[in-house]
Amino acid sequence: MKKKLLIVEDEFVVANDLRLILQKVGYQVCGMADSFQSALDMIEEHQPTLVLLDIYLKGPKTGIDLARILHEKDIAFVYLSANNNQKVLEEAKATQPYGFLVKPFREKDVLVALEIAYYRHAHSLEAKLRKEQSLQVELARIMAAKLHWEERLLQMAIHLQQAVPFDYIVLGLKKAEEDLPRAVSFFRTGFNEYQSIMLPDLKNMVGVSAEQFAELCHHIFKQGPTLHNGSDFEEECNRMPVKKLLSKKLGLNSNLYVPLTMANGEIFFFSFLNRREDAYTSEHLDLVERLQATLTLSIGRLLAFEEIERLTEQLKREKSYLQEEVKTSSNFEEIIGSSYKMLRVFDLVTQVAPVDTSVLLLGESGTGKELVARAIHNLSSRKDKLLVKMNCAALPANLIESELFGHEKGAFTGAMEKRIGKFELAQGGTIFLDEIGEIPVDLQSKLLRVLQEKEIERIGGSTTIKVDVRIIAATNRNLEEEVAAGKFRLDLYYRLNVFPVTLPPLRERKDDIPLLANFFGHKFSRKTGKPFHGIKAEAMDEMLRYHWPGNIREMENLVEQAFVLNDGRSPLQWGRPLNNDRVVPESLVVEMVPKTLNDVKEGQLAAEREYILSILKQTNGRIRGAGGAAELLNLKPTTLESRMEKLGIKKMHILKDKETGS
Ligand SMILES: Nc1ncnc2c1ncn2[C@@H]1O[C@H](COP(=O)(O)OP(=O)(O)OP(=O)(O)O)[C@@H](O)[C@H]1O
Repeated sequence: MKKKLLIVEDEFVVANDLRLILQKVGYQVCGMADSFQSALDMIEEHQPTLVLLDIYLKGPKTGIDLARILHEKDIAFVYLSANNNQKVLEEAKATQPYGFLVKPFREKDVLVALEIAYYRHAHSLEAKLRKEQSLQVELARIMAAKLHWEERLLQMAIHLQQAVPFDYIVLGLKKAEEDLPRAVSFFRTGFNEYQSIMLPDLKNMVGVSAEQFAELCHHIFKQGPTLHNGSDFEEECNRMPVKKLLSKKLGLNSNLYVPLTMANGEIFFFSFLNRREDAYTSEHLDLVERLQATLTLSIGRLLAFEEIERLTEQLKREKSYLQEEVKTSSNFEEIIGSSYKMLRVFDLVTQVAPVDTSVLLLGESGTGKELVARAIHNLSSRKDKLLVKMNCAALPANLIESELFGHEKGAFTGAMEKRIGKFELAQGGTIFLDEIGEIPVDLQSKLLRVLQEKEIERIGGSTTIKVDVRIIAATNRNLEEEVAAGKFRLDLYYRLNVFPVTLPPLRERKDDIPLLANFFGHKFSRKTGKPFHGIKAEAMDEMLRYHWPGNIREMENLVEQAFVLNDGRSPLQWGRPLNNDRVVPESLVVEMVPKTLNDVKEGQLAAEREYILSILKQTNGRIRGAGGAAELLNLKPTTLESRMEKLGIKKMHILKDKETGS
């Protein structure tokens, strides 16, 4: 195929002379232009492979102006000039021509210069291509390597430096549902030396709030690729004050931003910034865009692996959680009760279950709050996702926080591995915050924020995670009293108390006692295979007279003990009398009908303390196990312990009181 040439020369005689020389040896001359504009038009129309270019042309623009465009378009060009002005020659040289012919020239010189120009052009193209290919291979290798996200981005930046020079680079991934990108930035401090600046540090450095920073990101991510040099860059900064602050701080004067859209719609972006005012050209932009195919493929694969790892981790956690939960799982049919008070509870539960409202379950210990929480979850559209339980009384404050929100590796001493919290585990499902009244005050504000913003931050993490979780909270305390005593935040109380459901104590629904007792008898029989022959009439009467301070949990325990001791041929009877004298005084049984703040009973706490101390003395301070104080009081040991802490009861008290015989 003939090589296509364009001659750009304002003197017709010279141009025509050249045309004849070239055509004679077989070149195809696609045109002769005498001005910048006509040359541009012909280039557009004929796409020549080489241009012979005079410096001075008709019109205001010169051949040097045209050379800059040819350079960007990757078209080889050779200057033709009679000019020997040093300044002009310097300027021409800066455009990186493929040759120089000084007028008047001989035919032989023209042909040799063209041969050399073609050879150099082909060679430089090949070199460029090879460089680009090796960059692509390197980037793919980095993406496939087992590296931390930050290290991976640093390696990418180091390799990109050769192709797109920068003093500062921000690169990372932006997911649609997250405000802030998963990005890292690197500041060049020496040859192959970079200081990484994470997003939180960046916020500190430029002194802008997280919201302002998110706003800047939001603005930038709406843009397509952009290239700003010098005054253009300044103007851009004037439009974005945060960018201006950052650029001033680091002395930056030009910017190339390229977003690459992944197959799933996420955006992988590069923002190269340079101290030089004219660092970036459209060639850089094209190069980064050409990397798209390689990058989208390898980043897509990397993200898929990460997602698989995350899901595997989640599955592992769910599996062990579910294994634990199997023992306690239940559905609506297992809630026994036909008393009007329980029917009222069922009505409320059926009403609230399908809507996503937060529910606050109130009621004495052992009245079935957890069972009802499960029923609400099972009757809701979230039933196929997890119901995750968190007992807020069972752990110290610092552990509750990490249990709820999770932590990053190294977030605190002992945080050896990253761990997701219960809120994340319950994603799409329900979280049951049992004994919410025990949650420490400083954590209450964090919890409130999560309920309001519907997003969490892992301890030691820098990004927020959106959570879609329904909240069911429960307490056997009077939260209004806690609010009055300054132990529970009023705003959190209002947030949780959207739909309160109060579970009646067993003594207020005596009609349900025979039903429940027989239900438990059959349940243990099914579990063990041992026959159940009902309950002795006297035993049943005793149950009906009994005050049931520990409610249904107490009844379940009682029936279980009797069932174990039973010979399997006769009805059940109790091993010990159900003694109302030993019943917890009214003061310990927290009144669950919501009270006004004025109703707080002064002497209640003192009486409760007195009573717990007397039981502890009986058990020699032993809380757990058979015959321990928790069993006698029909409380969970953890609940009793936290109650003791609240009431200021320590082991020493118990022993001292015993020694003095008081
Ligand atoms: N209506 C009911 N029908 C059948 N079993 C019940 C009923 N209510 C409670 N139970 C059983 O009683 C025991 C205690 O119930 P649950 O743990 O739900 O009470 P709770 O109010 O959450 O107690 P706490 O406040 O101490 O956590 C559980 O084993 C539960 O299965």
